[in-house]
Amino acid sequence: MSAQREMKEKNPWHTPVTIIITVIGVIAIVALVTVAVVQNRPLPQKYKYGIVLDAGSSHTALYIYEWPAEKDNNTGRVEQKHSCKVDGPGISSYASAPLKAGQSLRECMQKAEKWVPSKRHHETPLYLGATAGMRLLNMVDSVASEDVFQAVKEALQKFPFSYQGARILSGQEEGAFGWVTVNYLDERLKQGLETTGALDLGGASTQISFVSDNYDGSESPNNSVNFRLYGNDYNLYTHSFLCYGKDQAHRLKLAHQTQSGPNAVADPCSHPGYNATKKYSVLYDSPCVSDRKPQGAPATFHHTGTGNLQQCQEVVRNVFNFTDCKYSHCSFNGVFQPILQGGFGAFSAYYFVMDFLNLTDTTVPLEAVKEQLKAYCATPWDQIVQQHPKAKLKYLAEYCFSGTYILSLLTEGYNFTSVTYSDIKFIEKIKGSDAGWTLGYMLNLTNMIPAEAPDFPPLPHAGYVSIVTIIAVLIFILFLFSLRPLWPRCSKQQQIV
Ligand SMILES: Nc1ccn([C@@H]2O[C@H](COP(=O)(O)OP(=O)(O)OP(=O)(O)O)[C@@H](O)[C@H]2O)c(=O)n1
Repeated sequence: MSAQREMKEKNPWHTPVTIIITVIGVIAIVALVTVAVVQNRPLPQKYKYGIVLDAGSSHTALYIYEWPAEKDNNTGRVEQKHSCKVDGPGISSYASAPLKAGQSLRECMQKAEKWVPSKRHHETPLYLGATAGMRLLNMVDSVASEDVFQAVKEALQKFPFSYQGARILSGQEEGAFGWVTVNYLDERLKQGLETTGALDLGGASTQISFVSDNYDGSESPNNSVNFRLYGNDYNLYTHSFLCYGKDQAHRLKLAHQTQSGPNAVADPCSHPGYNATKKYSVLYDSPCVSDRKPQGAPATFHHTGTGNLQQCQEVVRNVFNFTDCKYSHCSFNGVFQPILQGGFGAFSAYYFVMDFLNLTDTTVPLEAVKEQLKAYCATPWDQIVQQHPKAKLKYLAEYCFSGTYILSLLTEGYNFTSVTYSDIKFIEKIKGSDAGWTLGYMLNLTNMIPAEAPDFPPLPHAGYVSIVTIIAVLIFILFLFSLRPLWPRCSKQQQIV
C-alpha cells in the first residue's frame, strides 16, 4: 500500500508543468476544431445581377442574369434568372412615334424592379442592345433611329438600375457574342474544349460563327474575331447577313415573285387555300427590297397558296446569289466562309420554326425531313388553322416558307450536307439560359470572362482547414511523445520495489 502511495506521489504526469501543457494542448485542439467548423458552416449565398434588353427587329426581350457575389475572381457561373417578352413590335417599328418605343419597355422593367432585390438595384448594370431592325432603320433614317434611342434612354433611366447605354450591335458583335454565350453555358471555354459553332436566325439578319482549323483570319479578315478567354486563344469566323433574317428573307422572296408587278401571286410556299390581299407599299417598305419595287405596280396584290415544297425550294433559292466568289470558299452573295467544322447550335427562329414543325431531331435523315415538310406545306390552310388554334396567324402563314428557307440556308447557303446536317442541334436554352447574344454581351462588358485562367488556391477552403487541424493534432501527439522521459515508469519498476 505504502509503495503504491509512493508511486502516485512520484508520478511525473502529475507535475504542474505537464498538467498545464496538457490543458493548453486540449484547448488548442478544441479552438482549432471550432475554427474549422465555424469557417465551414454554410453562409447565406449573396448574388449580383445584370439586365440586358435585346431590342430585335420583331420584338424586344429583357433578360436578368444572376451570379454569386463573392466569386470576384470571375469563377462564378452566370445564369439567366428571368426573362420578359415586351408586348408589341421591335423598337425600330416606332420610328414615327419614338416615345412609344420607350413606353413599350415599361412593363418588363417594372417586373425587373421586383425580381432584382432592391438593395442590389443601384449596382445592377442595365444594357440595351439593338440588332438588325435598328441597323436597317439607321440606314434609311438615322435621325429617326436617334430619336428612338433617345426615347428608350429616357425611359430606362427612370428605373433605379445602373444604366450603361443603348446602342446598335454590329452584325459581327451579334454573331460573336452568340458564340460566346453558347460556349460559356456549355462550359467549353473554361475547360478549353473544342468549341461549338453558333447559328442565329433573327427576323432581319442571320449569323454564322465558328472556329475552323482552316481559318486564321488572313483570308477575308473582316470575318475574323479574336478572343483570349481563360488562357486560350480563339480565332473565330463570323458573318452576319443583313436582310437574311426570316422576315426580311420572306420579303426578298415575295419581291422576287412580284417583280413584274402582277396583281396575283400563286405562292408554292403558302398552303393551298391560303388567300390574302397585300399592299405593295408595305411589302417594299424595307431597304432590303425597296430598290426592287416594280414600276407602275398596282396598290395591292392577291397572295394565294399552292403548297408545293419543290417549287417553294426553287423560289427560295432565288434569294441567294451563288455565282460570284472571289475567295477559296464562299457561302452565298460572294461572302467568304471556311470549311464547316465541329458541332453547331442553331437558335432563335431556327428553333421556333423547327420546333413548331417537329423537325428538331437532326438524327432524322435530311431526305425524311424534307418529306415531312413537303406533307406539311401541302396541307390545306383551313386544316392548318384548325390544328393550331392558339398559334399566331402571321407565324402560321409562314412556317412552310420558314422551314424551306431554313433548310435552304443551311444546305445550299452554308453548305451543310446530308451527313453534316446531324452536326446541328436546334436549341432554345442551355442549362436554363436562352441561347442568344445577350449573355455573351454582358459577360464581355462586365469583364466576367478573364483572358487568363483564374488562379485557384491549391486547396479548397474546407480542405485547407481540415489539413491544418489534422497537422495540429499530429504535432500535439508528437509533443506528448517528446515528453516521454516524464512518463510514469512502467510496472517492471513496481515489481522490483
Ligand atoms: N413562335 C415563334 C416566335 C418567333 N418566330 C419568328 O422568329 C423570328 C424572331 O426571332 P428573334 O431571334 O427574336 O429575332 P429578332 O431579334 O426580332 O430579329 P433580329 O435579331 O434580326 O433583329 C421572327 O421572324 C418571328 O416571326 C416564329 O416564327 N415563331
